[in-house]
Amino acid sequence: MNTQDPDQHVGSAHPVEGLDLLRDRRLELSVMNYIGGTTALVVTVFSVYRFATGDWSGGLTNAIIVTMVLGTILLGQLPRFRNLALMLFGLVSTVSCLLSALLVSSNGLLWTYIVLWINLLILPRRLSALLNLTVIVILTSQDALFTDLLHRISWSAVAVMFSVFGLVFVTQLRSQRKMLARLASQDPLTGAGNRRLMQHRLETAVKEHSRRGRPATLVVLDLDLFKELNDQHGHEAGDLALQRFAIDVRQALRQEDGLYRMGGEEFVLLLPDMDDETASRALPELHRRLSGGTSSPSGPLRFSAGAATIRPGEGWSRWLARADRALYQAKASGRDRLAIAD
Ligand SMILES: Nc1nc2c(ncn2[C@@H]2O[C@H](COP(=O)(O)OP(=O)(O)OP(=O)(O)O)[C@@H](O)[C@H]2O)c(=O)[nH]1
Repeated sequence: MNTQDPDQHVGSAHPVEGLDLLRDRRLELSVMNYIGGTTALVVTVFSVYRFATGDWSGGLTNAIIVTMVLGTILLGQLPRFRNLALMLFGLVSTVSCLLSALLVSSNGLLWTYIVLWINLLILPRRLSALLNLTVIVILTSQDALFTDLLHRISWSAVAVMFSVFGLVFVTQLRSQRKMLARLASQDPLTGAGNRRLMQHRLETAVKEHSRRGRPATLVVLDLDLFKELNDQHGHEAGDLALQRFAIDVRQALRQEDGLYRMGGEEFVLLLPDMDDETASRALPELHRRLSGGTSSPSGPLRFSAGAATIRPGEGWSRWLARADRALYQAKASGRDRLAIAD
């Protein structure tokens, strides 16, 4: 059992960064912002030059491209529209590249490499492959863009190779990012979320409660007399019991519930949408079902638990400290029981 003062959690709220690195599309957005911003700047210079030299259609095409690129970058700054903005940015870049190669100058072919790369980095793989193939097919079929057959063949071969290598690179990059996100948020022994992820989810639950009044309950679970299991049957048997316990608890939870390992033989459940009334009805039943439900060499694993439903104005650390104090009561009053904080 955790013998530290439960109030130690208070004030230790360091914001957790980087856990949603896949969902918040940070990499894709920075590609859009930096490449899009630079492109808008460069194309603006071309546009001004073309207007100044009397090339009205070229200048206008460039101005339209700049407007579309800046529009999608601005849209991407609104969290709700991030995915839409990324899709639009891929389409805008593709259409702009085609417009510039077909209407403005054959030098537009040079932009293709940037656009093929943008598509691979910011769009879903299949869509980016499809768009890139479309660009390559359309441009390869344009006689005006190439000096001779060899030029045409070598340009399209390089563009295809560029797309294929890019696709391989992006696939590797995405799988490594996924692995990194998992390593940063998962307890390696039990597969439960780690303490860092727990803090992140508790902070989110607190925000949801203060913005929308959405209730949530957290439960701190601590296995009883776990030391005896380790001492009598060894650390490996203890590890196996922890793994089995985590599997059994996860199976009893809803999809939206969270299971985190605080450390040692202590776990936290985060149960969204559970208010006081539901907690006092459902949690004793959950405790009855789970405590003693996992077998181990020293008999069924039993646990004590402390629960607390979030209160208005409460931060995550105070909320957790209340549940931890309830756990102390449960331990102090004989173990294998649940206490719910007021
Ligand atoms: N096998 C294994 N044991 C662990 C792990 N982490 C912590 N422990 C053990 O868990 C035990 C916790 O012991 P205590 O804090 O005394 O708690 P307890 O024996 O469960 O007693 P109460 O909590 O008072 O019921 C210690 O023996 C730790 O070594 C782990 O990852 N694997």
